[in-house]
Amino acid sequence: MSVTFNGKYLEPFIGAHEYDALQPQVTALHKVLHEGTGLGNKFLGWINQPETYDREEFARIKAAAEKIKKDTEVFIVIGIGGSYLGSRAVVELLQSPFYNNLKKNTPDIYFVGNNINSGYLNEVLSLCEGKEVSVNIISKSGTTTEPSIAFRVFRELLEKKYGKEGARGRIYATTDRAKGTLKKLATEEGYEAFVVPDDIGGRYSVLSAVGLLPIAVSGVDIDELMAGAKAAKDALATDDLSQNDSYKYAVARNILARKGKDIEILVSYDPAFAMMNEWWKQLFGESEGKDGKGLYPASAVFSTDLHSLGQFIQQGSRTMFETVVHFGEAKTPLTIGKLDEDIDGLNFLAGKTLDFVNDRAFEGTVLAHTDGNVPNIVLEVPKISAHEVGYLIYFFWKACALSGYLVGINPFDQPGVESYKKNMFALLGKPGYEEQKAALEARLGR
Ligand SMILES: O=P(O)(O)OC[C@H]1O[C@H](O)[C@H](O)[C@@H](O)[C@@H]1O
Repeated sequence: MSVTFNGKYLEPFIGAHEYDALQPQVTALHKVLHEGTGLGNKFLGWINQPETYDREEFARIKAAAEKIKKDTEVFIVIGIGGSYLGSRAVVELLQSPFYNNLKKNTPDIYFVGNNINSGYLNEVLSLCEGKEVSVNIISKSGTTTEPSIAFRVFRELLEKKYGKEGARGRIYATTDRAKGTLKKLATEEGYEAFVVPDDIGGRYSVLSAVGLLPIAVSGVDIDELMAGAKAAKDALATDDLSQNDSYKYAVARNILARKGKDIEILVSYDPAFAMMNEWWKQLFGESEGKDGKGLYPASAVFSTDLHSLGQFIQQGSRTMFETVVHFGEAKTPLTIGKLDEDIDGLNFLAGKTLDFVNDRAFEGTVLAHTDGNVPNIVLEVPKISAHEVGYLIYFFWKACALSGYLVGINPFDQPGVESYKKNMFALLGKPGYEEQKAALEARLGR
């Protein structure tokens, strides 16, 4: 097993019999999930995806990535939510958060269309000056405002730079197989198109073309990523809690929620994991947070945040627990040197690696936070590799699905996201929203 559930530090908070008590529910809900009889059952394509994914499209993704690596210096990835977080998370974790600054033979990658800030977009535009640019527009619906606006801007840039025909060969559209504005445009313009499968929702789409094209462009081995997910699919196909660590994680967080915890903080000791935190927040937040229920997904990177949030976690309101993703092996170890004169008093660490120190910080923190009544789940991941990350992604997917069913909600929809959108469209004066506009303007005192 690649990702293992370490429940050692949970023992003061959860007794073994509490897991056993939930086994019958897990067995029943596992059946519901695998037989597709539960809520949101139109969106279960991810369960078998690591095995059944479209090989022909996978080969096209690799070919497109190779072309982009050859003819592109700046690759612009346009998308928001599930159409952006996963690919950025995997690139930053497996390559580097400094990916664009590395000396490398792959293009720089900028993620846009994930906000509506003009400063951000202007800065990325200026980074494209004098560079060979290609664009991947990613939207399952094809109608999301943020990426649509950014695509307008970059399409214009490409058409000005390369002409209409030249731009066509540099635009890649990842969207619905058959419907939606973006699909229509891609067909009309002749952009190379990749598919977001009908039965896979945005937050479960990182291992489809949505994530795979940008990830492949960054030089990550996508075969290994898929092989890791496949290993997880096979290992996590059982309902037996003693054999399925993904379900055990789901159950532990469910028990803690029933004991009054409201917040789960996903913790890593690697800053390269920061965007994985963000990906995980969408996965669990959008899946579980509905009908007045769900754990609020928060995140922290230690030891950085021990110097900001650490005080609150140790002694503030006792509403949270932590889930630490602990990697066993560092990507590139670094050893601490010895000074002739021990001016900083750190010679006792000479010859030790930074990871040795980081691991003692981890152990010390887990024990301190546990003493402070913050339960700690630890997920052990042997190392940072494409295989392990593929496994981890699937591990979280599966845990999230079971978790949602345990909470009694539909883990695969997100109706609440529409509320702000409707208001925004009305306030922007979108045709058809006239009545709402008047009501909202009155509430805003205009
Ligand atoms: O891929 P898209 O259709 O553009 O959607 C992008 C994102 O925005 C929506 O508002 C949903 O809440 C997310 O689940 C989705 O991942």
